[in-house]
Amino acid sequence: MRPIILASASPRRRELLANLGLPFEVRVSDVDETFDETLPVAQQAEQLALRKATAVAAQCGEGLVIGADTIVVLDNKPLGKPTHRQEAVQMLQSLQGRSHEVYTGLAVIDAGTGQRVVTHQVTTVRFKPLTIKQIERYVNTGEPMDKAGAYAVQGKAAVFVEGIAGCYFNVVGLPVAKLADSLKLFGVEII
Ligand SMILES: Cc1cn([C@H]2C[C@H](O)[C@@H](COP(=O)(O)OP(=O)(O)OP(=O)(O)O)O2)c(=O)[nH]c1=O
Repeated sequence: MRPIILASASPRRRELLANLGLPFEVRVSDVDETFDETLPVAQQAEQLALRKATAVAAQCGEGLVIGADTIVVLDNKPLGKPTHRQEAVQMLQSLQGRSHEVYTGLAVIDAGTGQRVVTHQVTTVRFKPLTIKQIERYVNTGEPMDKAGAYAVQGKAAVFVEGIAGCYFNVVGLPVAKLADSLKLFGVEII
């Protein structure tokens, strides 16, 4: 069987993939994460996922390489990872009391043949109204800083979530059911 390689530094993605019980290794490459903002967000997420998977596949002789990229979108505008505390506060202020979308692009490449599958998934997340005090206390936990949209649904921000439409795991960073469908196209069955 071809080795499975996760092209991601994200501990969340590693944990979600490990839950599936398949053996895999992690390889990270330093790709440029800037994207063409004129493209629809779904395409931006797919392109970045593909860039991450392609960079790692280029270093491997064989194996199925998985890349992913998560973008939080409010009013059609992408919110990246906050670069400082105040930006995290602003992002959470803009997200509270309403719904936003989380896009995760997913790419699987067979490093041996170059065959690839690129797709994405969208989940809608609705936040409760939050006070500035709650937002500041949350930002003080440090949790928002390496997360798209300045929150972690799998962490303390779980208490902000009024509802979710779509795949929860997609919000955390890996659309697991979609990944299983993609791996199946390469002959890998999880269940
Ligand atoms: C919205 C949201 C994002 N995130 C995380 C998932 C991703 O790790 C991160 C989005 O950044 P990404 O650029 O998608 O991923 P990454 O830089 O962490 O890892 P890599 O590029 O090496 O694969 O935000 C959560 O953990 N929980 C959430 O609820």
